[in-house]
Amino acid sequence: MEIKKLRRTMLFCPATNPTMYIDAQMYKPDCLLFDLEDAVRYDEKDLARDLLAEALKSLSFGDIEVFARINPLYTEFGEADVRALVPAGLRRMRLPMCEKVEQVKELDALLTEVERAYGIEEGSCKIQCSLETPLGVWNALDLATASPRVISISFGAEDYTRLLGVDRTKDASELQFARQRVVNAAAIAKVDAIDTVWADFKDIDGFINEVKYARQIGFAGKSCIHPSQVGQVHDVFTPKMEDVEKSLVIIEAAEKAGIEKGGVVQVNGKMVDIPVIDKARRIVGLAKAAGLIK
Ligand SMILES: CC(C)(COP(=O)(O)OP(=O)(O)OC[C@H]1O[C@@H](n2cnc3c(N)ncnc32)[C@H](O)[C@@H]1OP(=O)(O)O)[C@@H](O)C(=O)NCCC(=O)NCCSC(=O)C[C@@](O)(CC(=O)O)C(=O)O
Ligand SMILES: [Mg+2]
Repeated sequence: MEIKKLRRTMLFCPATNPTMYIDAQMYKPDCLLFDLEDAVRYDEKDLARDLLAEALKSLSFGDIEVFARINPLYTEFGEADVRALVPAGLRRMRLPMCEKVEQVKELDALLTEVERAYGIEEGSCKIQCSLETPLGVWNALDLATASPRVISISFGAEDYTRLLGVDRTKDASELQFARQRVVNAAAIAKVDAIDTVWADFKDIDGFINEVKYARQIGFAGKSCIHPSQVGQVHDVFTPKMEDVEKSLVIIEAAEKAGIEKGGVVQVNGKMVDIPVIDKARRIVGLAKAAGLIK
């Protein structure tokens, strides 16, 4: 199975801080996520947008997939963000506080207009819906399938717990429903699900527990707020060599037995059938995308 793009890490960088976001490339996240929304003061929104537009025009980010978290279109800044950043080169945007299909369609239509005006390939600008309200989480599947531009959905626990009127706790039981709804919707829509940020970046054990849990239940990656989190997330989301080797053995055995389309064999005392073969292929695909094997 070919994994086209790893999104294990999305490192948030406030777009008002050029030094920080030039340096951010050194930490080699899979994705950089320049923030124009909550990390930017209200009176610096225009400045942040201008700085980011200049950076997009003048800097190269190599293999890193560049996203911007624009302001919602219902604010006075959202449309201006799109109109300035797409011509400057932005092709990926996170839409915060995303709750209704109409909001995705509104952004879709604006992107089409801007793409046409600037001769940019139609449909090349992609959307990540940020589900961080009870309604957004509830509508996860509708949002994930609202437009062919949607490539990913992300979960935002800080706003979600604020709106639920609860504390965000380390055992995270208050997030269980939302997380499972988000990963289930992403699996149906065949898009990536990205888990929420962990603000207490000095609590490494707590963070790693949460990252392991996110991977276990089906997230493809995690939003990060501090560079120290990038390597920690990559460690968890990159398959272990031992698992890659086991997967290669399974694939080889399946090919030898001719059971890729049905049938069953045993490998090292365990049953191997189509779901097991598919899972093995996914692990090998992830290992290849991460450069672990050729
Ligand atoms: C927390 C802090 C101020 C700490 O900085 P400090 O500088 O005090 O930390 P230090 O440890 O001293 O940094 C050591 C060195 O790393 C550099 N450095 C630090 N962070 C870096 C970085 N991110 N990128 C590149 N470089 C970085 C720094 O410049 C220094 O470089 P140098 O001086 O050269 O040594 C900083 O990290 C930061 O601003 N983070 C991003 C915050 C942000 O974007 N929040 C919004 C997104 S969440 C949200 O909105 C909730 C959500 O919406 C989420 C959702 O929906 O998903 C929801 O509802 O849940
Ligand atoms: Mg938020």
